Amino acid sequence: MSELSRGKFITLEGGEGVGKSTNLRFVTQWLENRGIEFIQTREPGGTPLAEQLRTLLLQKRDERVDPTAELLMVFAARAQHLSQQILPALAAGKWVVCDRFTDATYAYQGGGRGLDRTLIAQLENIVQKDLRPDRVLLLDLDPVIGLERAAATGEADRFESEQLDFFRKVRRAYRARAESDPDRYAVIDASVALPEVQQQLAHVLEIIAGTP
Ligand SMILES: Nc1ncnc2c1ncn2[C@@H]1O[C@H](COP(=O)(O)OP(=O)(O)OP(=O)(O)O)[C@@H](O)[C@H]1O
Ligand SMILES: Cc1cn([C@H]2C[C@H](O)[C@@H](COP(=O)(O)O)O2)c(=O)[nH]c1=O
Repeated sequence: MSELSRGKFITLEGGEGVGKSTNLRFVTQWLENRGIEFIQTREPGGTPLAEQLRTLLLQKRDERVDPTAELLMVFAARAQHLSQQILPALAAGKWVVCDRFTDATYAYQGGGRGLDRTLIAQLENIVQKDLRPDRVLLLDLDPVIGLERAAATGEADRFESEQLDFFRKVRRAYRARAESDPDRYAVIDASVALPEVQQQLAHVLEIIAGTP
C-alpha cells in the first residue's frame, strides 16, 4: 500500500470510563465537518466474527480465563478486523477511527495481566506486519474517577470487574508507551470538563489533518 495515498489510522485509547465513546462522537463529527471520508470501528470487534470474539472476551464467566488465551483471542479478532475492515478502508484513502487497538493489548494484557511485552510485540509483528496507528489519542484519567464514571453507565463486564490495582497498572502501561514515542501519542487530560477535553482533541486533529 502506498504510504502517500493511504488514509490516516487514528486510535482512541484509555482505561475504563475515560470518555472514549463520548469523544469518538466528537472526533467523527469533526471529520464530517471537514468532509474527510472515514470509517469508525472498534476493538475487539469491527466484523461479525470479531464481534463474536468480543462477546466471549467481555462475558463474565466462572472459569478462569488464561491470560495467554485472552491475548490470542484479542489478536485473532484483530487479524480478522484488519483484513476485512481496516486495511481495505486505508487502501481506499479513508481515515480509520478505531476505539482501541494494540495499545490496549500492551496496557491490559501486558500491564494489567503481566504478560511479557516481547510476546505481544511478536504477535503484533505477525498480525500487523508494519502497520501501526498514525496517531494514538490517549485519554488519561485516574482510574478511581474512570471507574466511578463507568459504574454509572451500566453493569460491569469481565474487564470492568477487575480490581483498582489492575487499572492502575493499565494506566501506567499506557503512559509508559506514550512517553516512549511522544510524536505518535497525544496524551489528553480526560479529568477536565468535556468542552476542555474536546478542545485538546480538536487541536491534535488539526495537527494530524495538516500532516501529509
Ligand atoms: N470530561 C468528562 N467529565 C465528566 N464526565 C464525563 C466526561 N467525559 C465523559 N463523561 C461521562 O462519563 C461516562 C463514561 O463516558 P463514556 O461512556 O464516553 O466512557 P468510555 O471510556 O467510552 O467508557 P465505556 O467504554 O465503558 O463506554 C458518561 O456518563 C459520560 O457522560
Ligand atoms: C482491544 C483490547 C481491548 N481490551 C479490553 C479493554 C476493555 O475493557 C474491553 C473493551 O471494551 P470498551 O468498550 O472498549 O471499554 O476490552 C483488552 O483487554 N485488550 C485489547 O487488546
